[in-house]
Amino acid sequence: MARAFPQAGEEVRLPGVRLVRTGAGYDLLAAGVGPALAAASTATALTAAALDGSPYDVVVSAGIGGGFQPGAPVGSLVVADAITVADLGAETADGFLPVTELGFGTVTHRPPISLVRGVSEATGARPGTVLTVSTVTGTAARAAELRARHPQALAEGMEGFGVAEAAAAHGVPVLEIRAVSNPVGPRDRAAWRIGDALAALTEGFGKLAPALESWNTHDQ
Ligand SMILES: O=C(O)c1cccc(C(=O)CC[C@H]2O[C@@H](n3cnc4c(=O)[nH]cnc43)[C@H](O)[C@@H]2O)c1
Repeated sequence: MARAFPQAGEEVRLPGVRLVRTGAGYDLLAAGVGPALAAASTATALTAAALDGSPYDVVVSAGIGGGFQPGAPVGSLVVADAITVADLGAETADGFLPVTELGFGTVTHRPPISLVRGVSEATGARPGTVLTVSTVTGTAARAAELRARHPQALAEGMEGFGVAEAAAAHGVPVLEIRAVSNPVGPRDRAAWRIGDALAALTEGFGKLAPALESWNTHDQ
């Protein structure tokens, strides 16, 4: 992704976070793996910017992910119209209950739909729900369970909901983009195509800036 910003970047030192300020007006943050670290890293960057008097306009969570087949083939891009945490809740004898059905919390954040549409048109990313999981799906049974609970799901990753929670706490719009590196289903490391997915993500990022900038100017 950083390859999509060829201008030299300046490192900004923040506690526990590696942030690079590109010459193009975007900050790049390696947010770490999993929703908790991604939330903590994002919140650190958002808080530092707010205290500095220069809050962010938008947060983009990007990475590789699993794709639900046939909607999101390996190598394709997905942009989230819903960022949903799939495993935050309680297991019961009658099945999984999300925290919202227990009476508290949040399970979904919705990026601005005009931004999702603009990014989809600019990059070719397919719009759909992106699930956040703490455990990578590794069986057909779990994939089927997730699909039954989230029929609109196109992809799963491990960070989007954490990033979205931090962005929501700061009142900043959020976007999630996943490049599909593997199908969601039975674990098969030989089928992972991480290089292809990263290449697709870099190409998508090259087309993202104009979409973000035109949305900022016209659609907010
Ligand atoms: O070897 C495994 O089975 C395995 C277990 C846990 C994590 C991994 C990763 O390499 C994923 C880490 C990273 O990539 C994203 N990602 C990629 N594909 C998926 C997926 O099918 N489900 C969830 N996350 C995925 C994730 O966002 C992490 O950042 C491998």
